[in-house]
Amino acid sequence: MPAAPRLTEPEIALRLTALPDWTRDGDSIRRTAEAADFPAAIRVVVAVAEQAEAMDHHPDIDIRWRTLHFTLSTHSAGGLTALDFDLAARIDQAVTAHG
Ligand SMILES: C[C@H](O)[C@H](O)[C@H]1CNC2=NC(N)=NC(=O)C2=N1
Repeated sequence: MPAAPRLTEPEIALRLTALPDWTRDGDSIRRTAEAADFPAAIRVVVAVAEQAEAMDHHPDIDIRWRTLHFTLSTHSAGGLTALDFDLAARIDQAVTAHG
């Protein structure tokens, strides 16, 4: 699969407006999600893992009891690509469905 191109600053700003739970952090975007309890947090992580494998695009995930921190960046591109925003939307869906 060819590498996804890095997005321009206007493209990043536009895509962020559609993802209100996500914030820019340099070459990455991140969000925090609080699940109902620890098992629910793990269910979110499992759902995200399935999506990430299907996309062959993987988040950094920090698990603290029922609080999850997701950080997305396209390492091969050295910055943000459409893949990060597509995965962010899928993470939002997983949080809504399982959190
Ligand atoms: C070979 C495989 O496609 C690459 O290693 C993929 C896997 N998952 C990835 N995930 C992320 N976030 N960035 C990458 O550059 C990346 N590369």
